[in-house]
Amino acid sequence: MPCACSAARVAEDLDRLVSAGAEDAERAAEAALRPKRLEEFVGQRVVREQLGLVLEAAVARGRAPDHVLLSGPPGLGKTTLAMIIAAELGTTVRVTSGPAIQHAGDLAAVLSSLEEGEVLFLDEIHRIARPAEELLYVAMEDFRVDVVVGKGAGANAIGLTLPPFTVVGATTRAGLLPAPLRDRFGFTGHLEFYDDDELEQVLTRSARLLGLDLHRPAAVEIARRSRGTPRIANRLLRRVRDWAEVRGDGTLDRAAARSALEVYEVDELGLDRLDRAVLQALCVRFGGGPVGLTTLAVAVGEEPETVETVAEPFLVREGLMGRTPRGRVATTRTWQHLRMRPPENAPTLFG
Ligand SMILES: Nc1ncnc2c1ncn2[C@@H]1O[C@H](COP(=O)(O)OP(=O)(O)OP(=O)(O)O)[C@@H](O)[C@H]1O
Ligand SMILES: [Mg+2]
Repeated sequence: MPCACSAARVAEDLDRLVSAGAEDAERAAEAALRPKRLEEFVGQRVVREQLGLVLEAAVARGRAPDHVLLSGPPGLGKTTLAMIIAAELGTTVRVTSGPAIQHAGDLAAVLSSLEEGEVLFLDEIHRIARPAEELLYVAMEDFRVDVVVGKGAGANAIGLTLPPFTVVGATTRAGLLPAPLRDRFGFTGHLEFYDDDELEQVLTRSARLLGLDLHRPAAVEIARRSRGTPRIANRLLRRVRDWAEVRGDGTLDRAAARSALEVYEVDELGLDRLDRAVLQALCVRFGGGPVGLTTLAVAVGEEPETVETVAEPFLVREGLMGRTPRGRVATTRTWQHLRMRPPENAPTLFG
């Protein structure tokens, strides 16, 4: 159940909810590095500026801003921004997620307990159950919710007026949101992968907070292999620190970064195990494609959704995979990266 508490506390709670299975220490480390205010948030210039305006205008008017939808691949800062929105508005945030809301009643309970001006963070909003979705439309547009009181024949639906509040929805799959839901967000921010300079800034900031003397060439090396993702940059920084403390003399220089990244099998492009498995399957099992997403996912033992939201956006951005109407295909760059020769009949695409 959601709770009203400080943004930092809630961020930690949320981490516990959304990254079940990860080590506690990793989660705590991630929460500690979350920027708390918009000015600390690195990169995403467009979203930062537009969102900044929405928030400033709302504060000046003394009213809750429009509902905000944040979309983009994992680890780019959606949850972080949701917490920042509440902090900038000087309000509390309640956290819940699509999978946690399976019945309309779950959502009605959350909505009817909201206080004026609060932020309701709905993570993985694309996974909210259909009946709850309808209730959400009405609540977002008319600030009204019908709650059922009593049971069986004596049950009664009572219309409750809600105080003004702001929904911040986050999704890795904006395309799955039904149009009526998407339309109820007054502002939509799409987070893009970060470039190497921005990741270097993320790393420098994190190193400062952790009290580490991260040499610039080491930051450059880690940034380059972080898959355009701050979460990965911070994780690799911790792994490099581990290596430097255990195998090295504690110095965080380029040599330490390279050695550590080699131990953790992070390649020159920062591809991880799943990325590499997808590319291998695409080229070795399917001769470079075209192959359907589901078939490709089965070949690497993952859910199609995971391949589509976690691996594919980065691979496509890097020109390592192409999407065609007939399926996913390898590019010239894919074959080069795997150090393989494409078969004679392999589809030729940009690369
Ligand atoms: N713009 C940024 N500047 C600095 N650090 C960032 C930024 N964006 C993200 N981070 C760091 O990356 C971590 C992951 O970000 P966050 O949890 O907000 O991602 P997310 O988009 O919610 O991911 P998911 O889709 O998996 O929920 C944060 O703990 C934070 O430390
Ligand atoms: Mg998140």
